[in-house]
Amino acid sequence: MARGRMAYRLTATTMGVMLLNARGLTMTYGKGTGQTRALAGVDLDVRPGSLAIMGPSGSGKTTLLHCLAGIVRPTGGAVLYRGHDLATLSDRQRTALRRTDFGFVFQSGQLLPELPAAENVALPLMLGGLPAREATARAGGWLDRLGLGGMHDRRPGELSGGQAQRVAIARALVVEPSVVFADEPTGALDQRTGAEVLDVLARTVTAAGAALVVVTHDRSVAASCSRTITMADGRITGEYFAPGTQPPAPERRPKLSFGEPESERTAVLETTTVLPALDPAVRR
Ligand SMILES: Nc1ncnc2c1ncn2[C@@H]1O[C@H](COP(=O)(O)OP(=O)(O)OP(=O)(O)O)[C@@H](O)[C@H]1O
Repeated sequence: MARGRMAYRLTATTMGVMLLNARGLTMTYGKGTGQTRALAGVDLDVRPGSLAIMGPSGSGKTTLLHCLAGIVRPTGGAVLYRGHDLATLSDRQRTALRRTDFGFVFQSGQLLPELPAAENVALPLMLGGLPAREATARAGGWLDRLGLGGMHDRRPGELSGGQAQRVAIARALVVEPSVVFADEPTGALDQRTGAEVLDVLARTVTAAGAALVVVTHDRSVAASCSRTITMADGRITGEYFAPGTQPPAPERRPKLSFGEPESERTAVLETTTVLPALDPAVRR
């Protein structure tokens, strides 16, 4: 049986801690001689808190993010969300999951230019069926929380880059997602503004008990996260936990039921170590 089609199952004891689990993820784009192997066997557990993914261009960061979010289907391995294999969900279920449980923040250009900030933020709620008045009120609450109290009526073109990204963050958070995925969310900002924006994002997500998964080239962005992994050539090459944040104890690590022999697994928990000092790729 193809590895990606196997039934993966989480034990009940790990369900409360784990939001996402990637197991043996591989991703190959194209066919024949034009093939590119973007992921070469990635195992990763995502828990509440903030996780930065760093690595050189082409190392597979965005591909990993897209696989975790169910945007692309890996060619091998599996992604589990709260213990459910995303591959077993229909396209409709996956789309619904992305709308209700996941939030997304991209580099820029995700706001509708003709709508005021509050309506931009309210949009996902209205698409989910909430009446406009209630949706806009909730959106306003998130804008206030993100320090945009006086800017509910401003259109994206009337905001600074950092303010517009805060609106985009409010829009990602308004549905109260369990996981927020961010791909270079500060890439269009100067370093200081970017670090401030990411700090707000990481703190808000963490306070809500949710998880943030952020792809970034910026070490000051990664510094806002409680955990950083580094990638190269489609694999995880290092893992770093910020001071004061604990890596999970071995006994709390997930026991997954795989459909294949133990020897066929690529276990990141064995191949990555908690780095005693900052990984060079993460060091400021
Ligand atoms: N849709 C696609 N079709 C073909 N190849 C792709 C596709 N998307 C990504 N790739 C290739 O897969 C590899 C990993 O790409 P990916 O975008 O995941 O890397 P990345 O680490 O996010 O890079 P960057 O930091 O430059 O954004 C690269 O070699 C890239 O060219």
